[in-house]
Amino acid sequence: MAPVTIVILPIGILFILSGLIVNIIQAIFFLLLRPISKNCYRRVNKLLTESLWLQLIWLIDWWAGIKIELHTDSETFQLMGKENALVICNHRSDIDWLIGWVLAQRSGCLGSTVAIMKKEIKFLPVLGWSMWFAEYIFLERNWKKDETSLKSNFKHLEHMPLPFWLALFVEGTRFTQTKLLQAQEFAASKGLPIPRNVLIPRTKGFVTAVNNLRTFVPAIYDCTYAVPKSEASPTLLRIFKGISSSVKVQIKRQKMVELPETDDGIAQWCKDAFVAKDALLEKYNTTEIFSDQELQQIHRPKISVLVVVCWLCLLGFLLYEFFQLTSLLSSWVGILFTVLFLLLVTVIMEIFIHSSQSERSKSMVLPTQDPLKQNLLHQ
Ligand SMILES: CCCCCCCCCCCCCCCC(=O)SCCNC(=O)CCNC(=O)[C@H](O)C(C)(C)COP(=O)(O)OP(=O)(O)OC[C@H]1O[C@@H](n2cnc3c(N)ncnc32)[C@H](O)[C@@H]1OP(=O)(O)O
Ligand SMILES: CCCCCCCCCCCCCCCC(=O)OC[C@@H](O)COP(=O)(O)O
Repeated sequence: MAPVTIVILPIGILFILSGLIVNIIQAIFFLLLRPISKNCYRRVNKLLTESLWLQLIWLIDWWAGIKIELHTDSETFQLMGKENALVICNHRSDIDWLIGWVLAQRSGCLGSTVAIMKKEIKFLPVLGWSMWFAEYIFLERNWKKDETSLKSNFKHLEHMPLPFWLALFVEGTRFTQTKLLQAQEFAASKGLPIPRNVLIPRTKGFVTAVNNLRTFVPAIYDCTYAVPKSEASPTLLRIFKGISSSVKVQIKRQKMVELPETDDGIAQWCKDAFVAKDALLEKYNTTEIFSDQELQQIHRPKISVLVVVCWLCLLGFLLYEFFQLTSLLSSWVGILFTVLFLLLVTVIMEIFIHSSQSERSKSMVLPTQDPLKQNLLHQ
């Protein structure tokens, strides 16, 4: 495994420079095209967004070679990417959202996913800005502040020109042992089933989503994400190191028309879904059987490799011209600027790695080869 800095720097230069180019073009279309035609803007922005986010798909598929096992019935598999869907999932690992992006890319709707997320993410350079242009919904995670913005954002989704996925991690935070203990105490105090592998869902956002989307979103994709016990949970740092792993996802399609009509009924459906998720994960922990749904073959397309190669050629040419034109490396000041730029890229990549880590992986020491220790780390 190469020392991670040697890997992170070139990947960072590729992602950040290409991302800045994409962000500038997105801003131009946002200012000039969106006021004329929102749907034209969205179609163009989908392509721009995918030209950047396919680099992350390349990172997962080809650089780290993460294997994704998708369990769902063939009808759902056929419908994925062809219909609007509200995607809910347990929030288990640092990169489960990236696995969701891979599934969206396989379904042809990577550039038209929208997610509900904590507001801090929109400030992330390049990645957060591209999510903002893609009309991602950013939350304070406080109902009093979020209710109005959620309802208005849901309204904007009504006339999307292409099928979209709206991702909602209903637990509202990533699973850690500390949060599990809090959720268990809370459940005990309310007489709810005690969770073992998930947290208690925060249902106001989900209820509001169902109420505002059910006329134009026909399905809920109830996703369950799991990592085999024998493997450490994948993290961004491990992915940069090219460490492969495998993850499992089950998708159960729930017809929106079959959901209850009342707020309490919708909230209860969500709680029941998470009780079922907890039982599925508990069964997987004890019997190694993850899902009774069919295993679908989702091959890794080469489009992301093509996109990365195109960006490398374009950036290589632009950087060559830039250094030729400015002869930056022939003066000490120029060399200083170049070093400062490389430092800036390294800092931004550190910010990415840090913001992708939940408490659990921040405290995690780098896993040894010893499977027993890896098992402990996986907790
Ligand atoms: C694999 C496929 C994936 C597909 C993917 C595709 C694309 C993927 C791209 C995504 C790119 C990045 C993904 C980033 C994702 C994030 O950033 S996740 C973090 C941000 N997201 C969220 O928070 C969404 C979930 N939260 C909600 O919807 C919340 O309802 C709101 C809207 C934030 C409001 O939260 P709130 O103010 O806490 O209100 P509420 O919902 O009522 O929650 C409080 C209730 O929770 C309950 N509760 C539950 N547990 C507890 C507890 N431990 N203690 C106390 N109360 C508790 C109580 O009943 C409480 O009610 P009260 O007793 O206070 O009345
Ligand atoms: C060639 C490609 C190079 C790509 C390098 C850039 C990678 C960017 C990764 C940035 C990760 C930031 C997104 C984190 C999403 C996330 O998972 O947020 C956490 C929230 O859910 C819940 O937060 P919390 O309450 O702290 O659990």
